Amino acid sequence: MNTTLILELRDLSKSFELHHQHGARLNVLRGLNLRLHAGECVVLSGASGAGKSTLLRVIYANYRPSYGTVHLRHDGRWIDLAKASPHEVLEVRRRTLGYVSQFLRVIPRVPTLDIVAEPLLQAGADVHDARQRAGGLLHRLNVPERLWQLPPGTFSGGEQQRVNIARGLIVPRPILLLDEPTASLDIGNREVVAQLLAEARAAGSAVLGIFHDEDMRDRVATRLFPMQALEAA
Ligand SMILES: Nc1ncnc2c1ncn2[C@@H]1O[C@H](COP(=O)(O)OP(=O)(O)OP(=O)(O)O)[C@@H](O)[C@H]1O
Repeated sequence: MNTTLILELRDLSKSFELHHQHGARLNVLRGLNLRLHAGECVVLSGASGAGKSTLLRVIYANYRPSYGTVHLRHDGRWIDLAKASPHEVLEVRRRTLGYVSQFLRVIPRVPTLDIVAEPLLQAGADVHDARQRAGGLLHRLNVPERLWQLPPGTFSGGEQQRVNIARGLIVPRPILLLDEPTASLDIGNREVVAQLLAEARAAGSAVLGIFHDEDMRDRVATRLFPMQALEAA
């Protein structure tokens, strides 16, 4: 395995202030350390409420950590996302850090093919190449071609999830965060996703994800990272 360090979390803590409970604080992450290398797939494990999704959101800079650092390698230099400006965060997301959640954020009236192609266009590809790659991914994920020109608002949960995965994987990024991207998929499509992740890893990406399905977890994980819920402060 490639041993290039690509993401390093040090002494990371996150608590939420509960405004409806007189400002009480809920500690979700405390003193967490994690190193992620190119080519590995680390799966977060632990009971519901252990803070797995919160951790991914802190790394993706949706939440600012209460303490600690989120260093990642971007364009050959190290950046601490905990301190990065909004502009730097957007740059990092565009080329270095991908995030696939369970749900597709549907953009009204935009056809599926363009929704999937959009991140590649933003990364500088031309329209023809971006649409071709989008079609290739949709095809592999068994989204029928008759749906490609329709907006995905009326698609089934599993179809929307496959569109979301195609959109999330179309730009080859060094770090991929996955929050249960396969929750509504059947076995055949889970296997396609497992293969796509293996290809991304072989090309040097590092994957950090949540997979509740044990078979999927065993299929994709190179290592588990166990997490435990903390008591409320
Ligand atoms: N924005 C927020 N404000 C307040 N509390 C939050 C917020 N986000 C998450 N929490 C709390 O943090 C704790 C951890 O939630 P999180 O979703 O990270 O857990 P999880 O391990 O991903 O759970 P699951 O496996 O059920 O998805 C929960 O108690 C949740 O209520």
